Amino acid sequence: MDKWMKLFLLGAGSYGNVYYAVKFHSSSLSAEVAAVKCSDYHRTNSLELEAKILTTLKGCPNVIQSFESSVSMANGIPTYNLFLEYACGGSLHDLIINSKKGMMKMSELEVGFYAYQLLNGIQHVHKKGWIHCDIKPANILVFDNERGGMHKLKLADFGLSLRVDDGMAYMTGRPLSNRGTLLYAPQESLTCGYHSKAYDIWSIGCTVAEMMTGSRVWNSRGTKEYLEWQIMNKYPVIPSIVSENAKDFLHRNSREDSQG
Ligand SMILES: Nc1ncnc2c1ncn2[C@@H]1O[C@H](COP(=O)(O)OP(=O)(O)OP(=O)(O)O)[C@@H](O)[C@H]1O
Repeated sequence: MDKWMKLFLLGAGSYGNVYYAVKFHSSSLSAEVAAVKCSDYHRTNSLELEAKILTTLKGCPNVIQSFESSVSMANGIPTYNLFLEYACGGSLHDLIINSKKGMMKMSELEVGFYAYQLLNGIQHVHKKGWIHCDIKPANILVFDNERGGMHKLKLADFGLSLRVDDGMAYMTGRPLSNRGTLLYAPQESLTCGYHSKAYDIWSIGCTVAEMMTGSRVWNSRGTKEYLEWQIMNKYPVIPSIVSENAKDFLHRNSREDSQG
């Protein structure tokens, strides 16, 4: 019986699907749960890279942990499986939407606790020589209530991450060649394809502002070209409703020399 069983679909990514899985232990009558990222064998590149990166990131409480990978057969097609700890609270994107629905904006205390966890996670990632390149609420997973109704957050989805040595950056030299999601990408990644640790700090700033206000920092209702123009030519508006400390945090995150 000690075998993983995929029970239901949690979602889909560009590489394949994510399932909720359980493994029953016949000897102890206990069960383990996991989220399994699966991909057809001919599309495994990004998942195998993610597995490799997660192996180097073990041990940080604010980075998703992987515990094994395997190849199984599904309808005669080999499938690559990456087993991750299961986030029972969904993503930070869900948490922001639910706070908005309940008309209960997150308190600054709560946002501060989450911001601390994101910075702790990214500091670990940067120390290990990686830039995440796609931090956004949908790529931050939510775990059980920690204290006072607040959650534990973990950085996830390292499929676009880049390896960079200390003080170095990855540069395409081409405009509009940023790696991650446009809404969370800094100006320099659009103007000349420059990706450094500051990329992730900017994305965390956008994420923290979104937690505070319930809205994204950019107006995303126009065309993609309009969004690109905004990012390259404007600074996000720092919300006036937040405390001076919070404003200071957001200003520091948007400085071009900010590092993890
Ligand atoms: N460890 C996990 N625990 C619970 N749910 C997860 C876990 N990992 C991913 N999911 C959920 O599975 C879905 C797909 O996640 P994933 O991050 O792989 O893809 P994506 O970010 O939507 O796409 P892409 O990776 O192509 O950008 C999302 O809804 C995500 O919240």
